[in-house]
Amino acid sequence: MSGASTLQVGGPRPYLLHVGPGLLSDAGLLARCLRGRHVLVVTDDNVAPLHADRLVDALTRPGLTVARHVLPAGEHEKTLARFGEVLESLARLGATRDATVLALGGGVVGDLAGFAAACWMRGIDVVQLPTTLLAMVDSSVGGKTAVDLPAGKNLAGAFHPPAAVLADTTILRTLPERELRAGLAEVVKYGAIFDAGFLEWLGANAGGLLARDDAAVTEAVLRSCRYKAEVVERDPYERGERALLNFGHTFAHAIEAEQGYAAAGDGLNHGEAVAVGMVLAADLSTRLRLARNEDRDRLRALLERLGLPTALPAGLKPGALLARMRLDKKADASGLRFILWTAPGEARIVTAVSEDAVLRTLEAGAS
Ligand SMILES: NC(=O)c1ccc[n+]([C@@H]2O[C@H](COP(=O)([O-])OP(=O)(O)OC[C@H]3O[C@@H](n4cnc5c(N)ncnc54)[C@H](O)[C@@H]3O)[C@@H](O)[C@H]2O)c1
Ligand SMILES: O=C(O)C(=O)C[C@@H](O)[C@H](O)[C@H](O)COP(=O)(O)O
Ligand SMILES: [Zn+2]
Repeated sequence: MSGASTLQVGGPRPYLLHVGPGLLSDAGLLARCLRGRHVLVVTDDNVAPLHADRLVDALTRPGLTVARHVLPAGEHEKTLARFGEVLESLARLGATRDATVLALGGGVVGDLAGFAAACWMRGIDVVQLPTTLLAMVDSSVGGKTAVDLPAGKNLAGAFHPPAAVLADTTILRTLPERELRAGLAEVVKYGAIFDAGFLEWLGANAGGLLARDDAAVTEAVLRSCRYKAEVVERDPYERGERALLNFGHTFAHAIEAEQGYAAAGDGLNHGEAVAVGMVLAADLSTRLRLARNEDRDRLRALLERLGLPTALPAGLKPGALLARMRLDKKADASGLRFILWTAPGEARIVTAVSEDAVLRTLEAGAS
């Protein structure tokens, strides 16, 4: 394999992240990621016709049975029902405990297939093969797996770290423009919470990233994976600092659920909701005198430069969004917990956040 970089995510069960061109055709690397005789490739109906044959060809060898499970694409399909269908496919395959699920897709496929792997026979290997920028920089790393419920995002899930992650950067060539931008929202998140210098780098390289310049995109993926790997290694089960990765997500998840997970085709996707959510979280931070207005405005300007939305979509009711937030996974007996912004590159977890301040932020957020 040429031109690939490898990072390790440490912890109780360390694994490697490989990032580089052509990895999905690397039969040797793929073979090293497998243990038993059964492989289930879980993918979606946009990715399958573009990339699944190449992967299955590279996997083919005597004694290995490879089956495919193709999900309908979209956040609104990240459901318990679709999760159950993946388990049925594992049963039809006769998957034993040493079987491997290969999650070939964006974060929806990765989260759902990872959750199925976590549950089949109480846990089999999943190898994450991310095909979106968002999945490469975020969802394929760290072991959070889940499905959405009508009541809220990712409410049923498990921590199930992958056995390996293979991010084949050439696969991003077929990614729609809107999805590329969505991935950049999570990239901006790392700069916002961990590294002011990375925010500057993103501003300087916005054009190259949007033009899919290989060097710029690969650097963004590697730097993002390093930030995530470091925090996940220290706090794999989100007992503490890992929650910083949720910057913008309390608002984002409420928006996504309230929009019915974009089932009608007109809602924000996850990355877009995170962009709006980060601006709202920064604004809430200024109202609570933690962050400066100029910094919030610069964050908003960077997101807009990357073609991301920064205002609440019309028609969403602040009271309904606030009610959604009470079921956020960070909330506890003291009330709402938010990741608030203190300065570029710095954030903190704040408990018992005033609902009144959140409501005022939401009311101002539509403009
Ligand atoms: N587990 C985690 O830590 C974590 C982190 C961030 C996000 N997430 C989850 O990830 C999900 C969002 O992931 P996403 O943004 O990748 O969305 P997605 O999986 O819905 O993919 C976006 C769209 O791009 C298509 N697509 C994917 N790869 C393609 C390719 N190479 N070429 C052409 N089309 C392609 C998909 O079919 C889909 O239509 C959300 O459910 C979010 O909650 C999880
Ligand atoms: O890995 C994490 O931890 C994150 O919070 C990453 C987020 O970008 C991601 O959207 C995650 O799925 C949110 O997790 P949740 O626990 O709030 O459902
Ligand atoms: Zn996210």
